[in-house]
Amino acid sequence: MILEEDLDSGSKSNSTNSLFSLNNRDSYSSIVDDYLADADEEPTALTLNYSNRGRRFSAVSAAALQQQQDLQTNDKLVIVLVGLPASGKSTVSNHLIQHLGQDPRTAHMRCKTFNAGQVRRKLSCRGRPMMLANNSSEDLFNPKNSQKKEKYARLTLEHMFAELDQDSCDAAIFDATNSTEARRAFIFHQLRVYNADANRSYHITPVVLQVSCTERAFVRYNIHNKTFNQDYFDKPYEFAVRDFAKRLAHYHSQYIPFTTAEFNSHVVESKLVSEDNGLFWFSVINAGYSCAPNSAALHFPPKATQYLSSVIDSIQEFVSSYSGVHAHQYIQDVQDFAKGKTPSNRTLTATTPNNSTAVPYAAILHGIVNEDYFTRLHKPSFA
Ligand SMILES: Nc1ncnc2c1ncn2[C@@H]1O[C@H](COP(=O)(O)OP(=O)(O)O)[C@@H](O)[C@H]1O
Ligand SMILES: O=P(O)(O)OC[C@H]1O[C@@](CO)(OP(=O)(O)O)[C@@H](O)[C@@H]1O
Repeated sequence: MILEEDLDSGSKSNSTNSLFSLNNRDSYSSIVDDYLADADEEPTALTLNYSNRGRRFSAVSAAALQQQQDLQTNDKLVIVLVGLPASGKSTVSNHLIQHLGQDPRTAHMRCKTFNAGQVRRKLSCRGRPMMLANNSSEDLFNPKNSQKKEKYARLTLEHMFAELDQDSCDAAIFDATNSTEARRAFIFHQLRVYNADANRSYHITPVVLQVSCTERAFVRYNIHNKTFNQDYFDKPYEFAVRDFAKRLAHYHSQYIPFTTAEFNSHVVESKLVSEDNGLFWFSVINAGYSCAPNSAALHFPPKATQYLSSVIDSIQEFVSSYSGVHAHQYIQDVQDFAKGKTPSNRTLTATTPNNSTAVPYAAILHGIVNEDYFTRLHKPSFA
């Protein structure tokens, strides 16, 4: 069993050195094995249809055969999610995995999600209730206490690189907010270090998938659903909403969205310090309902394979068809929720801490995540 303190010795690094002890897997494995040991209620690495997705060599079509041959190249992908909590990152990336699984060009890919929140829950809560923040040093989400949160993210990243290096997956999704430029610089640096290492068997191409949600009805609905995750299993609904709203405000105060300027600077840096790794960027805004100029960019590496081009094409199709495929049901759910309907496995109401009378969820939520909350969210001092 490892203790939280063990993490302190496990991730001494900054954006200029190499974080990952891939050459020293023993120390890494003990930590990861420990948190994977009791992962049943909330898997730390999500694999959809994994058992059906090994590299199948019974080709059913010329396209599939071509893909299998191309797989003999050493391409792997890391999809770096970027976005505020409750913007829909996990949901959209699960949809992406489904899409890749259904596209004949990419159906053979083994995709895995590496979620920093799940690692945090395993290591910091260890089955105990999460401490509510209340400005204490326990508040991981207050930027002044961000060190611990960074360690969970780095540990998750380390796990992800090890799994890629061991050929356990072809595309890894790094599911964290990755909401600061410093964090993203760190991830891209680690990718360059990996790719530049002659002992590595694979070449990893980075893809940024930025997911944002500005529509207030969507944000409220998403926050409502977040209050049913493991962080709040023992908390009254109102407490959970207040805590999550505070978390979101902390993130807002430091969030720097990914932009064309940042994209270009990583491309330039990659060319300067190592072989050009390529870089791709896609965005899903308000479940695909909104578009923004300069919210995507493609930079193919000079030696891009047909396989890489097919995967990028498939992701591009996924993003452009997102609202058509997924948004209808989502909007329906948001509207039902606003009218007081919730899925049948949940009650319509919550009991507030100071009052045993049942109150509709939407009423509690609207009382906290109100118009004033949204207005203050955009003021840096609010948290
Ligand atoms: N595109 C979407 N389609 C359907 N539901 C969504 C979508 N985006 C968000 N949600 C809802 O909001 C909740 C929070 O989204 P989630 O994907 O966990 O956000 P994040 O990973 O950014 O924290 C989900 O559980 C889901 O109920
Ligand atoms: O380290 P960053 O990039 O903030 O991302 C990880 C954090 O994102 C969150 C945001 O709420 O993920 P999750 O929604 O999966 O629970 C936190 O739980 C988690 O600790």
